[in-house]
Amino acid sequence: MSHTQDFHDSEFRLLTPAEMGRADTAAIASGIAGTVLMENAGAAVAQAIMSRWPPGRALVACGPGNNGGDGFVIARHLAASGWQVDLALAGERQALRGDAAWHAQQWQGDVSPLPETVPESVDLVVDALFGAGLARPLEGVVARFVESVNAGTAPVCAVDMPSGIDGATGQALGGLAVRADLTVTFFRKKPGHVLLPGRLLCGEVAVVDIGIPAHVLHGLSGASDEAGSVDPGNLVFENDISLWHDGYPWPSMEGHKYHRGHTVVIGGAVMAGAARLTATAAARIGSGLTTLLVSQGSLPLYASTPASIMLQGWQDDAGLHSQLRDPRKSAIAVGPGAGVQRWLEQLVLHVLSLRRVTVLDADALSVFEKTRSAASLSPSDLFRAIEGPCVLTPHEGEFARLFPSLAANGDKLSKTRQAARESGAIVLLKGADTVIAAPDGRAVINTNAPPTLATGGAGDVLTGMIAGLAAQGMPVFEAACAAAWLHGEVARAFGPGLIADDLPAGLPAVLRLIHPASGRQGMRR
Ligand SMILES: NC(=O)C1=CN([C@@H]2O[C@H](COP(=O)(O)OP(=O)(O)OC[C@H]3O[C@@H](n4cnc5c(N)ncnc54)[C@H](OP(=O)(O)O)[C@@H]3O)[C@@H](O)[C@H]2O)[C@H](O)CC1
Ligand SMILES: [K+]
Repeated sequence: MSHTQDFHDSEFRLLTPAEMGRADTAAIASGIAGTVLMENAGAAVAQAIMSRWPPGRALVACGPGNNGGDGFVIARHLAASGWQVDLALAGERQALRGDAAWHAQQWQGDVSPLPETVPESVDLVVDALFGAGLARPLEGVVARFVESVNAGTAPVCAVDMPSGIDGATGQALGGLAVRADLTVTFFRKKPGHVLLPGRLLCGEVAVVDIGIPAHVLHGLSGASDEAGSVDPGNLVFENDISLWHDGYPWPSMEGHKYHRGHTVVIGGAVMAGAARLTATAAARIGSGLTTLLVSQGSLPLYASTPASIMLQGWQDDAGLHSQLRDPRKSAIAVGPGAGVQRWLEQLVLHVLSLRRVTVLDADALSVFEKTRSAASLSPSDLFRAIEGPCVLTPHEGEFARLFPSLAANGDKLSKTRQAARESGAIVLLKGADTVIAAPDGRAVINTNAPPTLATGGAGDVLTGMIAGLAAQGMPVFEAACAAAWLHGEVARAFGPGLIADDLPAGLPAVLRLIHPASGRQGMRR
């Protein structure tokens, strides 16, 4: 994504509710009336409903704003197609404003007050209570209605966003939000559709075109300088092959193993399996050479390292430093299985001083925890040493140790972006909704990770995949995005029973599917 200009109108770009509002306004300024946008939105939701459920009795719950306005349009289209429609309004009809008021006038049916419980006979609930304008936790009758919806058996279609979910963060304000089977949103997904718990509460997400022209995206965020190149800041994407496919380091006929980089994985004297997984993953993803560097005394622990991986021991720091000095060793991964001890702090600072691609994971992160013994270094010592291409791959616990002030508050997207700005590194905060953020503000949210990835060693493999790609010259942000996506895709392809050792072995099959020779534009979901 080095040319974010090309990605401004990517279909995988995510818009915050505020940016969506600006897109709305820009569309209206370009001559599309707001009432037409609302008509298009409601008609598209009704269409999505009718393609999934047979006509029956629908309860359309409308809120006091434009989300509710969409509900009036949906009710009219469903009624016109033979559905029995009850429309319930949270608020007063005469309090409706603008486009919502206009579309409420087109509705010929009754308008009832929002009930506290969903009647038994309802076949489908349409949640048009709140969308982009949610400003606080659900309360009162609305809260009780939503609890009844969630406790009921009727399927639910949410309009734009399940009510209660903050579109910018995916958080359920006050812990209560609609659990939908289908969410139909407009123009582009929002972070709330891909971050947890929002993604889980959306059910299936359908993105529909309501007539907003793609060119409005160029004015939405990320200031453009006079040259027209776009500031990459604030651009957020759902991870997809299209974001990094062009720069993927496929082997070329004229290349040889040195062209394909050299990944060094520094192993510890404790859990040899972790570093072995990291090294195997780096080799599998295409690093031309992979070296596993361990202390002389712990060599026997690594006896079962695959033959294609060079295993080397070091006697002392001087020996280790001289092993690292060769500039052809293009990427260095430290942390998996290293053990949280003083030598690791100094080793990490030395590796960073080489300004090679550096991936720091696990113990290489925890060793800088502020609250460790007084003699230990602090996160700011680590961040000061980050001057070259560096990726930090914490899970939530390691993140909290490195960024204690950020971990406590803020949503996953904001805190990961802030951590990238503070550390100067690419930060990949792991989870079912892994967020990858760059210091310049770009961010990607990965959504293909299955729950089977919650298994020991999966993180070690991801570290090796990032280092292995970056060793081949892929820019570290794109390498982290590609590795996160491939990591999830391999796990999805493998299915239940996955252990970390299956991940490197599963890479070839997935790489075959996305290889340019496969003639496919990647694996469209
Ligand atoms: N291009 C598009 O995206 C289109 C979007 N449309 C739809 O418009 C909504 C956004 O509409 P908006 O009116 O801005 O906001 P909502 O309808 O989500 O909320 C309405 C008001 O409700 C109040 N509010 C917020 N939170 C709560 C709460 N927890 N309890 C009670 N009331 C709440 C708030 O007003 P206040 O003054 O009370 O704060 C909101 O303003 C978007 O989601 C789409 O569905 C267009 O219709 C089509 C194009
Ligand atoms: K809604």
